[in-house]
Amino acid sequence: MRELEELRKEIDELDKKLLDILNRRAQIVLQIRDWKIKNNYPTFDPSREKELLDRLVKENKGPLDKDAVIGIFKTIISYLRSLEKEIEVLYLGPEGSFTHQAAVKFFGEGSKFKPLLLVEDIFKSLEEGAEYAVVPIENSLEGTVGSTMDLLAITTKKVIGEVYLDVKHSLISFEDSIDKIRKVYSHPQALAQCKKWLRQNLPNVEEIPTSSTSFAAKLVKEERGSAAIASNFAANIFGLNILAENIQDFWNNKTRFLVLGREIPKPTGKDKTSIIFSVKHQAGALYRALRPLHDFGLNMTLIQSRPVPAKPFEYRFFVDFQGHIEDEKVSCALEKIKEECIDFKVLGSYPEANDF
Ligand SMILES: O=C(O)C(=O)C[C@]1(C(=O)O)C=C[C@@H](O)C=C1
Repeated sequence: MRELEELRKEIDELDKKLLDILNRRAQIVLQIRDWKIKNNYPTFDPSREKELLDRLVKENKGPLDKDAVIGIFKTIISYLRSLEKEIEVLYLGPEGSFTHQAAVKFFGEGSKFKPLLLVEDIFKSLEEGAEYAVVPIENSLEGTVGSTMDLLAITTKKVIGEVYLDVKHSLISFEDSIDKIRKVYSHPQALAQCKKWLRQNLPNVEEIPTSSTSFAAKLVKEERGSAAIASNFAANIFGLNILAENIQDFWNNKTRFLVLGREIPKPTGKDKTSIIFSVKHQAGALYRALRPLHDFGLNMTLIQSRPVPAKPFEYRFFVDFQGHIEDEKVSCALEKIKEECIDFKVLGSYPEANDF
């Protein structure tokens, strides 16, 4: 076996080469910046980033795994992207929330993030000029997020991406041992999702509901003898200890988030399209509106009705399906769908996330 000193020397040499390569990559990114300014092209190109990451995952020979390759390159791309222009991403806060985690997963650590406490405020800021935002849209246990859908119906911005996140809960605290915990703070949904674990491991603690899991994390930083149910991501942000991991009763708990921006990304060959429409109150109207998806062989991944405000018991429909508006099959299907609708809007076409 080789000695530590010798191995570290080799790492030092490789790091030097890596740094040199990264700076060469940065030089090219700066040239791309100049090209983009001249050609009025957006800095952030989610289709290109997806294509690049997918290719690297395919070419990877290990021992790094897929998540490591994606994580490392997302971070590199996001820091270099900020040399072109620093983009600001709004997310549903507070800091340390699952939406914050989803935003970092999509844009990479080198981006700038800003929390807002209401989905309404996020959409308002987008209309006032903010460029990007991440909002929750559906959870595998709780269903769709109505407030997000209602605001999507009226926004002028586009859906440019999607992110899936495993909702994994941890018990996190300033304390270093579970024996010292007398109070547990968290969002009522998280407390409910960890009921079995709490009953078995902390049967006599007081459970205190909070407005979010990340707010709970913030609170327990200041209070001895307390813990929060929140993510490891929140524990990192607030510098707390992780006393127990994966304490949720259900394993398959995932949340899907949408990324909003100004321009619909180019097709990647594996995309999704989101539309919203309403139909006449007539027998078969919804069937006729959806039939073109079947006729053109397009796979629907979500359908959800939402009440139309000010029109009691009238509904509009949110539909996601696989394909991009620039695909011929999709544009033909959309023309047919439109013919059957009172209102119709394309919310966006975007690279499909392939990690859920
Ligand atoms: O190819 C581009 O358009 C770039 O700006 C470069 C780059 C990258 O670092 O690879 C950075 C930002 C874009 O979102 C996509 C890719």
